[in-house]
Amino acid sequence: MAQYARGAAAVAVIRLHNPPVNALSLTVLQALEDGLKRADADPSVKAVMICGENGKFSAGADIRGFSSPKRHGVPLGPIISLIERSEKPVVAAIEGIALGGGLEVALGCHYRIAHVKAHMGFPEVTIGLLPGAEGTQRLPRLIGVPAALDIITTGRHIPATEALKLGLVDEVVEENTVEAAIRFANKVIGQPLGPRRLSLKPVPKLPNMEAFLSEALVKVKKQAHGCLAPELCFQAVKAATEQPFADGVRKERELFNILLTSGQAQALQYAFFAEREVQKWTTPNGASWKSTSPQPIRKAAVIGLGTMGRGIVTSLVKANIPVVALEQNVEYLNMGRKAVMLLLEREAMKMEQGAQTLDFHNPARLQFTVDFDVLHDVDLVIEAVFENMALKKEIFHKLSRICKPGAFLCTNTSALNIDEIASATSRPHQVIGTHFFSPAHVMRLLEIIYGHHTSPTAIATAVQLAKALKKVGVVVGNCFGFVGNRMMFPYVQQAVFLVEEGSRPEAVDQVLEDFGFKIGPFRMSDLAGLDVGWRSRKGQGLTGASLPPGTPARQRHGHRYSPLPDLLCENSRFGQKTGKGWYQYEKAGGRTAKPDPWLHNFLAQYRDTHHIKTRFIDQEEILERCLFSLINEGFDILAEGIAAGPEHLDVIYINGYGWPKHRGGPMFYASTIGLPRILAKLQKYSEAHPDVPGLQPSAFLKKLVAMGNPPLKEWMSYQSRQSNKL
Ligand SMILES: CC(C)(COP(=O)(O)OP(=O)(O)OC[C@H]1O[C@@H](n2cnc3c(N)ncnc32)[C@H](O)[C@@H]1OP(=O)(O)O)[C@@H](O)C(=O)NCCC(=O)NCCSC(=O)C[C@@H](O)CCCCCCCCCCCCC(=O)O
Repeated sequence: MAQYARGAAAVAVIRLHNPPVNALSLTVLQALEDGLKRADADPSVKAVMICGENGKFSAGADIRGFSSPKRHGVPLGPIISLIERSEKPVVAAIEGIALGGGLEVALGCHYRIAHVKAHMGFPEVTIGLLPGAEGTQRLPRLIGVPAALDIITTGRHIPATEALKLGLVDEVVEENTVEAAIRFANKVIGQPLGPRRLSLKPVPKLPNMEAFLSEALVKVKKQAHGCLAPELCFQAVKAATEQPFADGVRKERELFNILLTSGQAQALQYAFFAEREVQKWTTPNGASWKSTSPQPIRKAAVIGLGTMGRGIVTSLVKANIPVVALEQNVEYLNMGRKAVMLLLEREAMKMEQGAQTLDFHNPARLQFTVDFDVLHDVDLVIEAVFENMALKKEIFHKLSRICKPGAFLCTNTSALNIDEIASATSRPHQVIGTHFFSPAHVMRLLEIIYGHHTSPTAIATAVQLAKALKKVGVVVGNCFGFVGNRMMFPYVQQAVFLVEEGSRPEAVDQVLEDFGFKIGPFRMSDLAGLDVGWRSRKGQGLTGASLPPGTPARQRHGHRYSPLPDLLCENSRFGQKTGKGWYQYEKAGGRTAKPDPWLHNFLAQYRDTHHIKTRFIDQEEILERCLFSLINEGFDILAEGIAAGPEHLDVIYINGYGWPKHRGGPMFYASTIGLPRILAKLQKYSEAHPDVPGLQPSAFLKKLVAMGNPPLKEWMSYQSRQSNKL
């Protein structure tokens, strides 16, 4: 709702009220309209002030309403016109946030006063929409086309200070914004309102508007990666430059409806809520966010200053958590220190542009050491050394002796068994996996892995840490590869098998990049380094010296195996770092992947040696074998209770593995394709490749199909508790 009251003197106050973020539901909109009409009809009211309850203006339209059948004909645009047409000055008092429809309401007002800590923006593009209540037509009239295009096509939130510079708000205050806005409203009573009505203003001209717009379109398309909304946002703003306000509004509505009914908007809105849903973690034994409080982290330590450790230290410093960074010897420590300082300097520069500072030269905030004893008073340690079980166990044994009793011990591992690491300590309940993604100061995902003995408090603390680091923490159970990498194995395996059978790395990558992945599996392997997987396979006895003599080249444990990645490593082709991998690069460390005739020749010889008849593989087969095997593994993970729901898998894939967000994550994608179709295709491919377990349909997938292909929200109600291994 919206509460109507009388402020000081002649000002009517309309307060938007819909906790927690004052989303504009139908009820709120109706109350807003009623408040405006009441103020208009009352001759003693000379001005109106609109604000939001609880220090927040509004987060915009109620996103849940977009999937409601009542969504059409919701009169937000007309209500904003009503505000603008008012003969009494209307002032917006912006505290906290004014986003989407919330900002559109503020743009309908004649004046905008913002608190210095407020943020504004049009995030509609991030949920597959565009500002659909005349925002694409008013904003360029107020702040010009370049700034409006930037804000509308990126969805970025801008701070009040930037909004003031752009002319988006009239005043920024540090005091009580509502009181300031009422004082302001009293001052402007009687002043002409014509120049304050944005719909009447012309869009500021640019000397080279046409050239500017065509360049902007190229940029927008490049950054969209197949997502529709940015380009349609662009089209709506372009309409403002070409047509009168009313026609521009009509165009905006037409484009809004295209987006609203596109599957992409549904996928992106699903992703928005999925990200919030996973914060409400639960475990199969009944522990949950509701009943568990996190412990405060006043000081942390990071062990190992390789690529991951450096990023983790940077993240902690940025989150204002004092850190001790530890290396095994002075030489490695100095190398690590130099690299961390470089990262922090770059981050400080970026933050300065947003008028923020980063304090990292103070030893109380960041200390480097080779002495484990320095860790005696930290609240949490993140070990980020090499993926080697013996080494990790040795470190955890040491930490268990040195760290204070309440300290949490986290391991940054992408696959290793948390329980085995915990067994090296006297406090397994305080041991937890924190799988960061590289670069750790940039990537949003943190996979949080609880072991058999991990306490709910340790989980809650790790989730809280993720939040402090501005990451999305997803709580999952302990199994080889956890969720993300476990689903990745069959995907990458299929990619390699397809190349064995006749495809090429560049063909496979192209299909997956066209689907929307930022980077295909072969480019990704080259970037990560082929030696990483090689070392892991050697450790598992799949290749190298520990492989029993007489093992068939293309078979392991009775299943199909491709030695191709091992052979590339034996030829010193480790990917970008050596200038050669699945592609060739301009030099060692180069980044431009080019198809490599050497590799094509090598593949032809390999197929000859192993009597593989090269066949043409079409795009459909490439896409389906890679994606459906990944999704299939996802169903096994759900059946085993390793993740609490499909949303968890989707959030992991969107934030850690470059899955295109506008397709909603792999499990959401599966629900849009239809489970019967996925099952049928997996059956077809597994018949053709009976020695590939990843293609054999998951029992849980089969069960869901047998239950009539229920909607994703209901899947977990069909998971039988017996299959839960935790
Ligand atoms: C606002 C945030 C920055 C806050 O972040 P924070 O980290 O503090 O908190 P959370 O993200 O955890 O959010 C808390 C809580 O609030 C829920 N929530 C947040 N925003 C919305 C929202 N806009 N609608 C519904 N619910 C919202 C969130 O889910 C959390 O709850 P939960 O239970 O899940 O824990 C951050 O939340 C954020 O960025 N929000 C999204 C902001 C956004 O994208 N805004 C744009 C919305 S689209 C829009 O405004 C379109 C307009 O251009 C106009 C379109 C014209 C058509 C008008 C149609 C009106 C439709 C009304 C239909 C109503 C039907 C009915 O009433 O029956």
